[in-house]
Amino acid sequence: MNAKGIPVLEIFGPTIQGEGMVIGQKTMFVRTAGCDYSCSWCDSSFTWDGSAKQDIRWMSAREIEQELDELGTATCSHVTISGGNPALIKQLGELIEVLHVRGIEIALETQGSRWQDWFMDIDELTLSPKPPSSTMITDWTQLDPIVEKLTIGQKKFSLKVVIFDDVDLDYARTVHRRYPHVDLYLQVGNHDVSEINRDVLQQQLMERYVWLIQTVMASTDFKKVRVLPQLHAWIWGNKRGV
Ligand SMILES: C[S@@+](CC[C@H](N)C(=O)[O-])C[C@H]1O[C@@H](n2cnc3c(N)ncnc32)[C@H](O)[C@@H]1O
Ligand SMILES: Nc1nc2[nH]cc(C(=O)O)c2c(=O)[nH]1
Ligand code: SF4
Ligand SMILES: [Mg+2]
Repeated sequence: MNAKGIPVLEIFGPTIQGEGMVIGQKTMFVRTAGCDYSCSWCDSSFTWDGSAKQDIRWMSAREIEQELDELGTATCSHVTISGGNPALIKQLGELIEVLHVRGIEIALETQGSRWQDWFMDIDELTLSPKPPSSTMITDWTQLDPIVEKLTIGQKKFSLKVVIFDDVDLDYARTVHRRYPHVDLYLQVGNHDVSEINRDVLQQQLMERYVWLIQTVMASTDFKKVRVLPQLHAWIWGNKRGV
């Protein structure tokens, strides 16, 4: 293993998985530092913009396991790894191994810009390619082989596209057309990641969710998709560690 270990910014939970294919799942989170993207609306920009640099802890798989034990492996058997982009970190393979030996299931969130061989060991992998509103450009030469390998390996994985506007929906159409066999989740974008009033945020998110539902229901391109909010943002607002 890399002598420096795994760069960790947050370990929290148990809480509910607020997004995507296992929404509602009781889980704990490990959030790694560092991202190869810089999405305009990133709700976890502290993982890559330098603002939490002093909080990064370089931890071994065993140290992370121990902290998860202190938090709740007695009451929770599921861990979600997010970031930043955890797919930048080769040494996460060891953590995945350590947790699996304990019978703990593992989900992972990544944008699909990089492959790691340990993707094949993830129980629920979410690929979240980024729409135009993020200002990021999808490198299909990276995403295509990732989807192909996961498909051939018969892994449980999904695509999740965050939607802010009609242009993002067009992008999601392209994704759906390119990978029609993969479960697609459309997720309401949170425009205001600095709003501190939960009720104000909830109202805005609800309006955007209604717009997204209505638009998708009327669309002939999205016959079999799931439309979801970020449940944790509804419940706790823009709060860290929930
Ligand atoms: C913070 S990212 C970390 C994992 C990885 N970098 C990625 O983007 O998939 C986790 C999830 O939050 C989503 N997300 C980030 N900012 C958001 C926002 N403002 N509104 C809705 N979803 C957001 C991302 O699209 C991704 O699906
Ligand atoms: N409860 C909860 N659910 C989540 N699903 C994805 C998250 C993330 O930031 O990756 C997240 C998060 O930060 N909290
Ligand atoms: S890829 Fe994920 S962590 Fe990176 S900037 Fe975009 S939303 Fe944030
Ligand atoms: Mg989040």
